[in-house]
Amino acid sequence: MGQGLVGAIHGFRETEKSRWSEASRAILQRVQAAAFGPGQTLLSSVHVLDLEARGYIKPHVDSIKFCGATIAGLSLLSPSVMRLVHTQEPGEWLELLLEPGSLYILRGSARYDFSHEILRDEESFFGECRIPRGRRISVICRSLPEGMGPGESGQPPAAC
Ligand SMILES: O=C(O)CCC(=O)C(=O)O
Ligand SMILES: [Fe+2]
Repeated sequence: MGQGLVGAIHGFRETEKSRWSEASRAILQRVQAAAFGPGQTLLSSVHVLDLEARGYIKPHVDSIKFCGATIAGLSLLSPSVMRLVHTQEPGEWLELLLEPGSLYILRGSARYDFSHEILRDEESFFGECRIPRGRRISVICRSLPEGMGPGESGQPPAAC
C-alpha cells in the first residue's frame, strides 16, 4: 500500500492488475476514454480494491508522488457513499452515491483540494437515505504523476 494511505483503508484486500480478459479490456478502455485526456499517461497497472461490508476508507488525498491529475473509479457490487471535503474549508463538502456499475472521476479541484472517503456502514447515508453497505469492489485507474515516464514509476503503490 502506498505511503499516503497507510491506515486509511479498513477491512480490505487489494491487488494491482495489468493483465485483463478481452471483455474487461473493452470496459477499461471505455473508462479510460471517458476519464483521461490524450496527453495523460496511465499507471501501467489498475488498482483493484475489495472492501468488506464493514470496511471503509478514511478521508485522504491520494499522494501526488504516486498519482497524477486524474483518478477514475468503477464501483461494483454494493452501493456506497463517497464524501468529498475541502481540505481548507471543512464546511465545504459533498457526497456522491456510488451505485454498482457507476464511474466517478476525480480531477482538478476534486482531486487536489478535497479529501475523499468511503463511509462505513453505520454512517452510510445519502441525504436522508440509508445506503446499507455490503462487500464493494472498486477498479481504479490513475494517471502517472506529471513528468514521470511509464518506466519511471518505480514500485507503483497498491494505493497511493
Ligand atoms: O475505492 C475507491 O473507489 C477509492 C479508493 C481510494 O480512495 C484509494 O485507493 O486511494
Ligand atoms: Fe484515494
